[in-house]
Amino acid sequence: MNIILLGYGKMGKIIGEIAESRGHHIIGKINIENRQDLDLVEISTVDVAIEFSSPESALENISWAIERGIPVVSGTTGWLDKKPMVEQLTLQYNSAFFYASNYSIGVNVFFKLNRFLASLMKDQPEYKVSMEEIHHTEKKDAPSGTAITLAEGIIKEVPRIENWTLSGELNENEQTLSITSKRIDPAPGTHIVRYQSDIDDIEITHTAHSRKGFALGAVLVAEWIKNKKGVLSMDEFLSF
Ligand SMILES: NC(=O)C1=CN([C@@H]2O[C@H](COP(=O)(O)OP(=O)(O)OC[C@H]3O[C@@H](n4cnc5c(N)ncnc54)[C@H](OP(=O)(O)O)[C@@H]3O)[C@@H](O)[C@H]2O)C=CC1
Ligand SMILES: O=C(O)C1=N[C@H](C(=O)O)C[C@H](O)C1
Repeated sequence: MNIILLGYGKMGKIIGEIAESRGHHIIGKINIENRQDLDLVEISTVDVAIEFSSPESALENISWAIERGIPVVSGTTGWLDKKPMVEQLTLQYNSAFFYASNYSIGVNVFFKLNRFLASLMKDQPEYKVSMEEIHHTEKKDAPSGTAITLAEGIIKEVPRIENWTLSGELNENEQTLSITSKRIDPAPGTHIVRYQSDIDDIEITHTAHSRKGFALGAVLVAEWIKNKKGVLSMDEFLSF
């Protein structure tokens, strides 16, 4: 399979290595300084674009691929207010777009565990719910996309929690789940969900030991999406 990498930073490099080790060809490694190379790409030779760039450039990169009918696997976080535009574009161009805030299989198990725990805690109002995420200091967005997905899962299950906020912001109250973001090198990504009461605490934690799990997940999705159309997610990809 021929893959173009839109964003060739920490994630793009590991994705490229894993893709090549699985027999794929990387036909483009696009960063800010060589973005003009996109004009030279022979579109018909590209099977999939994998996009891990920046919150500011995600929309432009993803749109470039979708408008050319190239299926896109996107992992960039911090731009999701614009995702409805991309979904509309995908349908308009009869293309394929896959988004996940986290491609690690372990985190996707953790997402399910989080929903299940939240469903058990929905009638236990004595527990205050909060979250902590820890990432490396180069991370541009806070809270992490993964933390937002976890928070959305809790909000769906627990009626007394109506929204989330970054710790320290003004609107903290009983209905608000507070997320603390810490930036400590070299943390690839740790997420802790806490339920705390006067009597006891319950915590679940996912700790990534490296970026390998995120990258492998993105390559597996790229292999899966090759001949698909539409707006797709982990719900369609995973069998659990
Ligand atoms: N969903 C998931 O599983 C995961 C998501 N992520 C997310 O992926 C994104 C990238 O992470 P990471 O690789 O660590 O970040 P890096 O900063 O290491 O890499 C980002 C790369 O994108 C490039 N870039 C920036 N703007 C453009 C542009 N306009 N066109 C093309 N390339 C551009 C940068 O280029 P240059 O070097 O020239 O500045 C840089 O090489 C982040 O949003 C992060 O949160 C990360 C891990 C897992
Ligand atoms: O920027 C990162 O590094 C990561 N970003 C994603 C996020 O925001 O959740 C996924 C992972 O936690 C690493």
